[in-house]
Amino acid sequence: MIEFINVEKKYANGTVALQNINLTIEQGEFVAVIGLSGAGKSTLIRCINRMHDITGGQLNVDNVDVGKLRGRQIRRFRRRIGMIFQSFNLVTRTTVLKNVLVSFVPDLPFWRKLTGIYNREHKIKALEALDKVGILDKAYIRVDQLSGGQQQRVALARTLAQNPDIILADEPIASLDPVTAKMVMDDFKRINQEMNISVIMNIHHVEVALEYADRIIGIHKGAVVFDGESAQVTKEILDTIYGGQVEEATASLEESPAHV
Ligand SMILES: Nc1ncnc2c1ncn2[C@@H]1O[C@H](COP(=O)(O)OP(=O)(O)OP(=O)(O)O)[C@@H](O)[C@H]1O
Repeated sequence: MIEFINVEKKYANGTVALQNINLTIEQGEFVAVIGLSGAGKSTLIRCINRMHDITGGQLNVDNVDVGKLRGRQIRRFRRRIGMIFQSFNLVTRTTVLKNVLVSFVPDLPFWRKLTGIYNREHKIKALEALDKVGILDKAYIRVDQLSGGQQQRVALARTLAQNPDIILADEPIASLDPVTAKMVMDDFKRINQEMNISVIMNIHHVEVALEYADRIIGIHKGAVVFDGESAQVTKEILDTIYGGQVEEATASLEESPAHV
């Protein structure tokens, strides 16, 4: 369970990106965070795994005060939280399998870190993760030979291999064409439902958010202005979240250019 209690995030330059955030996200939820550019969506997601430190209030994950974690505790805590980015963050000049195996590096003894030698158990886990996202047959292909959608699936497999409780996804489909985006969203949904992994996703495509997420959190100028089931979201609610610029936000996936 993730709990935001009066959370505030003020950046060093004085920008208040989040204010008065109070949220509880139960294990296994699929949550989409929506709002205008600059609303605070990325900041909200990145506070959960301490990529950003909050400056007020408290953030708990499974009753642990995340702000109190130090050094090795943070690294151990982050092992339970997968992170998916718009830009995939893969090493493109090596194989798919090696990219997934990277997720085991923190578990390796020092000499194995240096030599990059993984044991059989790690390889089996990595191959299983690739199978879960339907790209087992690509295990020995170099990443730069894959499409964007396949690369995002490699990133998803790398995250799954670390056996997370939570996956944070920051604009995971922003660089993908509509058909590929749907396939990747199907992967997220399947992983969420079959493995009970919480998915918290920052997403620009409102229609996709409403179709896939069970719960929508709408952010406007750093504050939560809507929190409810996707089915409850009306045009008026979208107007509130997007400050009247809802047409721009709901422009169909087909029309929106893939910004790679
Ligand atoms: N490192 C930073 N230093 C200072 N201000 C920042 C920093 N990162 C973000 N901000 C500011 O905090 C606010 C929220 O930014 P954030 O990236 O969380 O918004 P967002 O809703 O994810 O936007 P987008 O959809 O464009 O990614 C914005 O005003 C942004 O300019």
